[in-house]
Amino acid sequence: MIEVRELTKRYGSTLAVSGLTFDVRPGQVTGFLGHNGAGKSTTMRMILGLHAPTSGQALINGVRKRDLRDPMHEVGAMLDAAEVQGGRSAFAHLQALAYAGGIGRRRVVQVLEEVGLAGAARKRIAGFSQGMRQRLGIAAALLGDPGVLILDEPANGLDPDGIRWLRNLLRSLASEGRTVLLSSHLMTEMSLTADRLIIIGRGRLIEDVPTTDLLARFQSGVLVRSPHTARLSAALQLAGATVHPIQHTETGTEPFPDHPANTEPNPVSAELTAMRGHRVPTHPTPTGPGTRPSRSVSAVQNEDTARYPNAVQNPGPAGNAGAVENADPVRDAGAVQNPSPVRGTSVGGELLVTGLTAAAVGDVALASGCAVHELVPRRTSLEEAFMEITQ
Ligand SMILES: Nc1ncnc2c1ncn2[C@@H]1O[C@H](COP(=O)(O)OP(=O)(O)OP(=O)(O)O)[C@@H](O)[C@H]1O
Repeated sequence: MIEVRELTKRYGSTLAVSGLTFDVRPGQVTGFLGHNGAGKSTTMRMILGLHAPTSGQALINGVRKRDLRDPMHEVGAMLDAAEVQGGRSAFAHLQALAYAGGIGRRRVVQVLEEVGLAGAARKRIAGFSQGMRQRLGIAAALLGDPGVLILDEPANGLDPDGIRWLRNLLRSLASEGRTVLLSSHLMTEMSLTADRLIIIGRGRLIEDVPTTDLLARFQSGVLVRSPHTARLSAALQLAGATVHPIQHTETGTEPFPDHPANTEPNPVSAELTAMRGHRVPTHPTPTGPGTRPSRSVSAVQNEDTARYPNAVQNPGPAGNAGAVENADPVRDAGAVQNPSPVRGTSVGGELLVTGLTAAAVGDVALASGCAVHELVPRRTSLEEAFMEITQ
């Protein structure tokens, strides 16, 4: 267990850490996130007794690091994997650390195997890749079989296999009841590895939250691909959703709010006008800072009236509510009215829909007779959530 209480560190005029309070609990992997210079390393150094706090305190298992009775068995750390003597072999390096901590040679062999360096044990560290140095740093942290692990950017320089290995190692160490604190800039990896996140900005605590809760808070809607985006977009808005057509860019996809599908009069507006009397079952998604609130159907109706004045003033046969209530959505489907130019080929566009669940989007598509080629709940990445929180 790590307890950080009102921890503050000043370097001259720089306030690196300011009144930071959080716990790092056993049995979990806790991710420590923050932009460059946010104060993560300074905090870790203070927890490890390497830098003295200006005020406040950091405790490991209830005491300051320097007061631990058997520090190597209680806490293991890796702060900078480059801080090793290149002239030594991996084995000699770990052996020297083990000797200082009263740890036997057998454990050195064990940790070398655990981190995948057994084959390179006798090689000089100077010839190690960055990934191998990281593994060596992790081996050193594990040497005393400690109950608390503190790792600063342990995934740096690891290849994808190495990153997966590290994730499994950290998760298994936590499942044994150990306390694991790690910092990383690899957000996807952090979201897969960490049970809990502590996010800081300019030395202050921004979030201390379970990873799943944070991601759920920023859940960002449903991606739907359809050959009838204009009609589907309007139907979804009538059902209370907020809809952004997606444009594909060289770097990926992004919402494109000014796309004509959202601004041009809809050719099937009369049909949509009629749908106002045809309630579509909806399952609103939870709202939060990462989601737009659902608009009420009546609000959308008013907006739609403004957007499609002709449809309201001169309703066609389909504009009669009774006619639509009796309408067969499949018979009247746009797929039939506007068949795709190539059968079996996916045409049309994509919409990012917020304010409705994927099930509700599917129901709306069915009721409005719009074919759907793909329907995917879109989860906000940790990176997106992090950027929004720390802006
Ligand atoms: N020894 C030091 N002397 C003076 N200023 C320092 C010292 N160590 C850190 N700082 C400053 O304290 C602030 C926090 O730095 P720190 O290294 O803790 O951030 P970080 O979150 O670990 O950043 P990064 O992700 O880049 O490693 C920065 O403004 C940094 O320049």
